[in-house]
Amino acid sequence: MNWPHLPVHVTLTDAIDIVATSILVYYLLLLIRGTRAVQIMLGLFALVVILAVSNLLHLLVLATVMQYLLLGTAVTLPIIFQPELRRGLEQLGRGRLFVRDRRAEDATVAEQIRVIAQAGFTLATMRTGALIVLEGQTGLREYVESGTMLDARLSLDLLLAIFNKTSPLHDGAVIVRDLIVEGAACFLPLSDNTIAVDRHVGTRHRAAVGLTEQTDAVIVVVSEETGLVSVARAGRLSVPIDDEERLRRVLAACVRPTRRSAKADGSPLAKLFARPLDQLRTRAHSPQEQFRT
Ligand SMILES: Nc1ncnc2c1ncn2[C@@H]1O[C@H](COP(=O)(O)OP(=O)(O)OP(=O)(O)O)[C@@H](O)[C@H]1O
Repeated sequence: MNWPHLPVHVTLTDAIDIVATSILVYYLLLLIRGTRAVQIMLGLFALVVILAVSNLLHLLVLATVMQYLLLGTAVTLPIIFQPELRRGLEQLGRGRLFVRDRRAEDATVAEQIRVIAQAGFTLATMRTGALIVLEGQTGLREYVESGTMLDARLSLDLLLAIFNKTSPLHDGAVIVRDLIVEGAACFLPLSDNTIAVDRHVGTRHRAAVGLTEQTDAVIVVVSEETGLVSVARAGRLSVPIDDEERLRRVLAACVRPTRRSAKADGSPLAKLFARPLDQLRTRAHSPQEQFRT
């Protein structure tokens, strides 16, 4: 068979070039997987497709507008992706972009979950409201900056001190990443969800739902009014969680979902997050049932 148009001189350098570029693209995709960057990339891709089509059909005005739009977007990209870029460069600097120490990561996640679950139920017993955000892949820098930046080692005592009603930092959310409390008294975006804005559900819970609608963060919410502990993720609020051990398991499943629990329907996690706000409201009105599932 004759292949007249195929390049015949593929050198070793070309092969290395292709493999290296593929690996780089793969790790860049891993870095943005599950973050808002994916939606932004899809939006950009749509703009490029429109530009290509308008060029193809010689739609001069549309093509010119799209070119300027893409140019403007390209200039703003470093600003939009500032948290992701920062994290990527940090990981590269620590040599962790390509080699990840899974065991150390798992230990950090487990310890973080243990402390947060313990704090959640201690605060619930004291009827002290709290919002504790576990940062995921999406950078939360803008939210940390809305409060007081701490950069302090996570501990039970620190969380109890922050949410103590006499503390100047108790109003707002605490944001935690890798066993570090990045900030306290942080302001989170309120949800526009029509169920969440129901007048029976207050702003603390709406703020938890709001942030998880926009990011992959997982949030523990302790209600001051009812002493109930719930978890918010992916724009949904769980039913109240009974005990510390269960909260630990729920958080572990939310932070590191297995393929089975990540499935939308049928998994225990999906059931926990089904029709959550109704149940929360019902429980808020029947205190004797608070700690029953
Ligand atoms: N956007 C927000 N970001 C962070 N924290 C918030 C936000 N809005 C409210 N809060 C916190 O929630 C508290 C008010 O809670 P509110 O009573 O309105 O809500 P709730 O969901 O009914 O909570 P609770 O059951 O604890 O009473 C505020 O004092 C503040 O600490």
